[in-house]
Amino acid sequence: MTAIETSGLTKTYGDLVAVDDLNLSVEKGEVFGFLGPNGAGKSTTINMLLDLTRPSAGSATVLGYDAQTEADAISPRVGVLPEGFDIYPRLSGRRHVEFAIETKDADNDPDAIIERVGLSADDADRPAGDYSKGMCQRLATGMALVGDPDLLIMDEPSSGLDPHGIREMQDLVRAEAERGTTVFFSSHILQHVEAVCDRVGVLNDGELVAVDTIEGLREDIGGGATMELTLVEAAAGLRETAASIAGITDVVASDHALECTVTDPAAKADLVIALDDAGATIEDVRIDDVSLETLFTALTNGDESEAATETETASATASESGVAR
Ligand SMILES: Nc1ncnc2c1ncn2[C@@H]1O[C@H](COP(=O)(O)OP(=O)(O)OP(=O)(O)O)[C@@H](O)[C@H]1O
Repeated sequence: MTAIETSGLTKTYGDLVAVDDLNLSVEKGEVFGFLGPNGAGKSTTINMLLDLTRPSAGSATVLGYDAQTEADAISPRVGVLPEGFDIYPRLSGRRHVEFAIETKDADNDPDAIIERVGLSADDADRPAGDYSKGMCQRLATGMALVGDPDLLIMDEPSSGLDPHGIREMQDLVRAEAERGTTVFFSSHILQHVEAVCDRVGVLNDGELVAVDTIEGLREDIGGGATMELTLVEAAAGLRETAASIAGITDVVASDHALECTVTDPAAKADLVIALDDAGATIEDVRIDDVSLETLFTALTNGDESEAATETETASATASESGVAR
């Protein structure tokens, strides 16, 4: 069963097409990254899945239910980490979690949830109005986990988190996926998505421009990787050996270094084996994949320098459709 399925899902605001004919399929148990630059239409899509915004055209199912006509059947089974979570400043963190438990008629232990999202028992007793941004994000994550949802929808989950918090968030997403939860994870930060997602969909100007694994996207944009090998021997004598391997292109030999462009990931091991068979002694190997900034830029026609100035970066994955050109 698919956890999320959209068919021609479209949202317009006047002349602006925020989401344009979106056909997306997310499998049950998958961690799916939904990527795109600011204004791409990610939140609008999520809002339509949650029936917070009505589509202008098309339809969506969530956990097998129609997102608009059967929203009541969906909400108890979905945990949502919204973008810009509003707290009740005077209520403690624990009370927020208790409130979520009561609302969902769930039987979770609030303290276990609080511990799971990395808030201390003391913090849980403080008014949430005194929380830092990252603490608010942890609290919101805890509230999303209430009821052990089948689908976790997270809009920019790393927002406000420090590097330690980001790692904890990634561990939590993986643990949820192992439990069988489908995670739909929106972000414009490629690195975070790459760390946890099975596949990614990339949205640009409301259109889905790619669905694949990040590795698949790298291959599709033809970027390949660069592999640099340092040899004991002079590299020139081994250039032909390297160039003869399928999936290796553009071999440059200088002194004791061979620099090769790798278009097929399997060629990396083939290259090492072939050089070894040819009697070469490899001292060091360095592999540079296509940077995530380059990937994101290629997919969204963005400005690479702009992408690189993001504190972190974005990424994308997905299935059979690959990169749409
Ligand atoms: N209520 C609204 N009225 C008019 N335009 C809207 C409304 N909501 C969203 N939009 C527009 O729809 C487009 C998509 O916005 P959306 O918030 O979905 O993008 P996003 O990908 O989530 O961006 P971000 O990464 O910045 O959160 C934007 O151009 C936005 O200005």
